[in-house]
Amino acid sequence: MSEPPRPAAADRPAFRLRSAGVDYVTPTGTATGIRDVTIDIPHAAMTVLAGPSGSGKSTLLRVLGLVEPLTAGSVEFDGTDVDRIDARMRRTLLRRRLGLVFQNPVDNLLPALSVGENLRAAAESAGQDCVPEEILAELGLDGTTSWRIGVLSGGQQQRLAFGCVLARRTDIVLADEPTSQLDKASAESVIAVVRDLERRGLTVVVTSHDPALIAVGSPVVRLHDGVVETGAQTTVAAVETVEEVPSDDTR
Ligand SMILES: Nc1ncnc2c1ncn2[C@@H]1O[C@H](COP(=O)(O)OP(=O)(O)OP(=O)(O)O)[C@@H](O)[C@H]1O
Repeated sequence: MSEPPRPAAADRPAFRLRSAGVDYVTPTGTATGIRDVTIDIPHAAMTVLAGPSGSGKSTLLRVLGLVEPLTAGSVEFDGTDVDRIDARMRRTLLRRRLGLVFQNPVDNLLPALSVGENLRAAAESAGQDCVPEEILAELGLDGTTSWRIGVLSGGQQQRLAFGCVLARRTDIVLADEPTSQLDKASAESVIAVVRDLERRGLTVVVTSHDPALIAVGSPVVRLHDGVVETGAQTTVAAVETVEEVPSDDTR
């Protein structure tokens, strides 16, 4: 399988957030999603966004997925201020650069299609082609090409969801609590697949409160009440100073 596209400059972060905030307006007032988040998220690494329920992990992941606008601060994607990315470019980036994996395995797949057809459909959606058997072998799902989605276990479905990202050949993978619905053994098999994506040089960002997944993340960004905790966490990419960097075009 050929490698996914590489970012133009691996020496700059995939995402650069400065004093980033998201507030939600609710009938009972304003709720904070994230607040004053200043971090760099590196390319070719597995960043884990960790924290208790309601700490802002999913909000932050949606910001990185270009689907949640900031209400304060700024976010750059590959050196370009996301505010300057128009709707057309956003769609292109979502199709070609960003692969999303949701918490619930079935939300990631088309149940009416077979395993192989899911991979082909994913590839086509990004203008790619793929050999399903090659991807399935890499996922430990050999021999399942013609299987229906419903006969796969939750862990197999979630591995296939990451396989769809491989089929699309995006270079960035954003996954929201990918092991939270799985038993321990299935979660381990999914973690192995996620680590393999990182070894291939993909940029992986996952939210999780699964200690097994957090243990293999670097950096780990710990959130609490929407704020990045500084100090105790492993190799947190929180940044102390904000330097001005000229933006250029995102591919
Ligand atoms: N669409 C929304 N409207 C209003 N408030 C929201 C919305 N989405 C998130 N929030 C609030 O923002 C805060 C952060 O939520 P978020 O879902 O990002 O946290 P989380 O760490 O991902 O939680 P969980 O692990 O339970 O998914 C919470 O207080 C939540 O209630």
